Amino acid sequence: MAAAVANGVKKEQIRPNKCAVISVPTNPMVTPLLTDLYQFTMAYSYWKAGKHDERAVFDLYFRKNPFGGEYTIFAGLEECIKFIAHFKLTEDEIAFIRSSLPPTCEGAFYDYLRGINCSDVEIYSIPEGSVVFPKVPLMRIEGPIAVVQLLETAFVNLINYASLVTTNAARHRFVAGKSKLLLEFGLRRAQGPDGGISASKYCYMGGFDATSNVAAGKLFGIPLRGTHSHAFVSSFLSPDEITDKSLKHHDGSSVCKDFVSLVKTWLNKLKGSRILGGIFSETNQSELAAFTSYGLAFPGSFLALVDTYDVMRSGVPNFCAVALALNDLGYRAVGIRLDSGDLAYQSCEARKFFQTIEKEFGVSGFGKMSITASNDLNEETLDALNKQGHEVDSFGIGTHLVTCYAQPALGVVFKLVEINNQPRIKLSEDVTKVSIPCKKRCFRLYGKEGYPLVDIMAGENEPPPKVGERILCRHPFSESKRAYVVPQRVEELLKCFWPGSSDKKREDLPPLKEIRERCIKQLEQMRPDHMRKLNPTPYKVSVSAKLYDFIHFLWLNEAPVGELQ
Ligand SMILES: Nc1ncnc2c1ncn2[C@@H]1O[C@H](COP(=O)(O)OP(=O)(O)OP(=O)(O)O)[C@@H](O)[C@H]1O
Ligand SMILES: O=P(O)(O)OC[C@H]1O[C@H](OP(=O)(O)OP(=O)(O)O)[C@H](O)[C@@H]1O
Ligand SMILES: O=C(O)c1cccnc1
Ligand SMILES: [Mg+2]
Repeated sequence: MAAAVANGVKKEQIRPNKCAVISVPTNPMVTPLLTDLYQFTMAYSYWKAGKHDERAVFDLYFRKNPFGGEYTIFAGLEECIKFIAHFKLTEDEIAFIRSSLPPTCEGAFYDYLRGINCSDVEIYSIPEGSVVFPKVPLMRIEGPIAVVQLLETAFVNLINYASLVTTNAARHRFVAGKSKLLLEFGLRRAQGPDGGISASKYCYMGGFDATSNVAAGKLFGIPLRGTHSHAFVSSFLSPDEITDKSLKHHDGSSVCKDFVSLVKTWLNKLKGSRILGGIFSETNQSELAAFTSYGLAFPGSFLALVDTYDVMRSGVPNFCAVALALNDLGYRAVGIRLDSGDLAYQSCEARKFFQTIEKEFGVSGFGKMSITASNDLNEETLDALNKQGHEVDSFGIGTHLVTCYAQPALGVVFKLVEINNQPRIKLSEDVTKVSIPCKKRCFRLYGKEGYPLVDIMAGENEPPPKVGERILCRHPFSESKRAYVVPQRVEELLKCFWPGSSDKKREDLPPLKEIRERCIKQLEQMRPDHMRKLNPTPYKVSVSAKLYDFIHFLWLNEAPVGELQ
């Protein structure tokens, strides 16, 4: 490898330091081979043409916000940085590439592949967890064209689902409201193990509170939560099965020798109550046994799934009997989970039952018992529940959340915008697909009320927008759409996350919890009309006057003139 010198320091000396704090990608399948074949055929062709070291700038962006909304959350950056920090083809991988390309490809190309890494690549990116908009580069990747081209597919893959599912989570949080506990239950329904692990990470980033996914809890430190299943309930036949019936008082002062009888006593008291006795008579004994067992196993965090047989005639009274018995021993039960039927109605009925117990038996706080709902929930059902009125405190959401059922992909792209300092453009019949040329800087301009007003892209050598100074913001493609803005605050969006051989300081990769906080804060800062579900107002994305003129000059220059006959 050439001992290139940057600012008097050998690159080989810089790289290990930079890498030292950056761990390997979460998924070991993220290797230089996680790409499309054409990246290697192009790399060969660049190399053969002697072009491979030409300095290229690519923008990674998306064209349209997902889920019919007007915002997206950017996620996946950390995994991209981990990928490039360790980007190095192994001998085994090189041998496989050799066997996959035609035998006419020259052997020296494989020596070239052996030498490449990302020490000469520069990455500027919007911080992970930011609210972002179409057309604005999320990442700007600069480096030798052959190397950057080899990064394309993995980068797009790492950003696409991450940003999509983070946005999906944020949208679910928006409908559910700040005060609700949101649990991600998607692992079993996710698209494979990587889908499941990624979903847990990014749903947490997007504002969920916890996951049921144990591996994700370990990998990322996400809080773990869970209840139990119908199988657990129906696996019991009767309370006679329970052999160890003893339970120590919470303060350790005494032992209740027969917790099963204590539960039965409470169930009879409930049956005897004037109001509650009218709601149920005989409850299911298999369910009672299951709840009693679970209470014995987890007296300090008892939560029961109450819809296996009949919510109000069996599940809720059985739960309450166990919860009240636990209460006698100084424990506070957590609550119930509903997993079928009309979740709004049942949650209200259960709440009334809890409140009646609080009043009739003087058990303070019993009315506030937590109610979790699950079963095919999505933005629409959450919205319907809100409209009807419900008493749910916590939602467990799986399938619709993690599979991004409402929209399966974000459509992230990776486009060349400059080579050897020459701006490049990609034309299309569809104007939304025309790329915005040039190595650019991007800014978010904030207005008087503290809301972001517009994002503006400008050429890298243009003077940046200044607070208090009027600037013309132009729609990149529509001549008549333009606005003057006097920003009260200017935020530069693209920050250096991988300086390559430049002497720029590398931004730290923050812990997941901090990214989540950034995401929540950014969403709170948005003007509410951009966020609403029905007909949200599009956020303005613009270019400077100079960049506008240049785009259209280049467009005319590159587009062939037709001949009419
Ligand atoms: N009050 C409500 N308003 C609107 N949608 C609701 C309400 N309560 C539940 N839902 C939704 O209605 C659907 C009910 O689905 P489905 O008919 O498959 O469930 P179920 O028959 O109640 O339960 P399961 O088949 O799982 O035992 C779910 O998507 C659920 O989230
Ligand atoms: O509905 P989701 O949003 O995907 O949430 C996860 C679901 O997974 C569990 O049961 P599972 O669906 O495996 O069985 P069930 O439908 O028969 O309860 C749980 O009870 C939820 O219903
Ligand atoms: O803990 C739960 O209740 C749970 C976990 C995964 C899927 N459904 C439910
Ligand atoms: Mg289900």
